[in-house]
Amino acid sequence: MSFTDDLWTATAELQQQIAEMPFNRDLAAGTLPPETFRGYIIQDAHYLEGYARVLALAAARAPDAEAIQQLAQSAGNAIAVERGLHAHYMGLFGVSAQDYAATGPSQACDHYVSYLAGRAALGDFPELLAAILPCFWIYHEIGQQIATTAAPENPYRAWIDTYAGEAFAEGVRKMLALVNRTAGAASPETRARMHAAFARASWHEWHFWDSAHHRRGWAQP
Ligand SMILES: Cc1ncc(CN)c(N)n1
Repeated sequence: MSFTDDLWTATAELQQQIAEMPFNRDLAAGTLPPETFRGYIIQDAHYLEGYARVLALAAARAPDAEAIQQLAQSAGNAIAVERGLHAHYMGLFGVSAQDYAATGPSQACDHYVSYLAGRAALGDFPELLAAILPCFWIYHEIGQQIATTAAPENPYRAWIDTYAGEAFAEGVRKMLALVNRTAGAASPETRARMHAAFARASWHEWHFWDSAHHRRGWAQP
């Protein structure tokens, strides 16, 4: 069993809860209210900007040229590929550049990006890498699960196809290999911190979807 298999097994209950979330269930059925997806996509664009910055920080801290290249390319892809998807849906749902600029990151979005940036500043490279992984891996798993049931005319087909698709799968495979290589050279203490970071970031994935489903921004006094 690989280290990443261990990470998944250790968080299996949470991963199952994520798969069963109303947001993902309704997206799969094509019944997710457009207003909910609209809010989600705005938050996701904010999130990906932060995530790309964290990937760039991870590239700067990577121990060898291969890892630097992989993480720097992933930072570029997070902007190019996924923001292309956002532009598609923002056009479809009538989100102008002004609407986007006027809607700041939600509490959940800010919390997730701040957590990752905190690991980039205060954690070591293996811990940071484990915190980065759920963003890749969970989306691919969810995308694949939804792709098996979603109808071809599902309005969220472009989202489903992006995350279930081969290009995204290739990025996930590379990230899993890098995490396994890194964990293989790490002490038991470091591997334990990698487990904690993976579990925490997986919770943030759950929280992000939960917040989008309830259309939460920031709690107000
Ligand atoms: C919150 C979140 N997590 C993951 C992904 C997939 N990169 C995403 N677009 N947004």
